[in-house]
Amino acid sequence: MSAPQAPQPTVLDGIVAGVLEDLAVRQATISEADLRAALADVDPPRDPMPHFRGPGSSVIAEVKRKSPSKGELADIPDPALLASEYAAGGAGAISVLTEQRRFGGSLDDLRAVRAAVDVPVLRKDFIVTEYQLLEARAAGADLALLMAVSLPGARLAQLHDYARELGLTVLLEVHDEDETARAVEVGAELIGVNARNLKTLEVDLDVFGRLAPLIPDDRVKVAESGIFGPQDVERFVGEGARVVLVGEALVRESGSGGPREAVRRMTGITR
Ligand SMILES: O=P(O)(O)OC[C@@H](O)[C@@H](O)c1c[nH]c2ccccc12
Repeated sequence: MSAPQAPQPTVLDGIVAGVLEDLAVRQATISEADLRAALADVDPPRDPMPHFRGPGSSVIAEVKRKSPSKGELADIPDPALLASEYAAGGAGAISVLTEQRRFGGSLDDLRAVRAAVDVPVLRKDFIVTEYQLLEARAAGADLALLMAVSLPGARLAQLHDYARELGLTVLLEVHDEDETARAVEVGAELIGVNARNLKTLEVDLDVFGRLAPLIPDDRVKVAESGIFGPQDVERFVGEGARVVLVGEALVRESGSGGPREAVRRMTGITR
């Protein structure tokens, strides 16, 4: 008889393992008390919800250099400049990937972007500890991503509540029915459905339409990943999205008008 097989580690497991190693290094250098002290000097959080609840669709435009699924996407020597173009195009918020190993980002990118724009800024990372939320706010983040898949049981509510105490708006990301129910249950105001399965990296644009009806209409529904043009935005808005989160299509944009016009084309679409 063969022994039961241990489950294969997923792509996500690999990413989180690297994130935890890097986190341990930072924690050995900067104490939680230091971060708490830094909160006193940081700009107060900006609230993205009025814009997201306003008329027409909003875009969260992402600063993303590379990804495990696509490899190198764009150089982005000046993230603040790119974010300024996004904001000028009408982005409701800017997402900054701060994960270093697989996405090529950093908290320095986030600080630079936050100083350059007037719109709220999201820390997009693999957040599994309170320390990372403190770090996010101390660096100026207004929103933080939490992923239901990475936060089993009571951890989801614990981190969600802690983020709110810090004044952060949580973008709570889900990928299936069970995660959606958990997100609704913890009271998340902003729920993102990721079309990309982070365990396999496969994109399925039908996931939003399947999960959106399970999210009450008093929450703001966000469609994430695999959005390349206004026709994709139209589709998701038709299925109940108020906000779309776009990375690759915008960082690759080099046509006339660049990222600014690309954001503009995707903004304000109504049902
Ligand atoms: O580049 P895209 O396909 O437009 O996707 C953006 C965003 O949805 C994606 O970067 C993302 C969504 N959830 C995440 C969680 C971790 C890292 C990255 C992500």
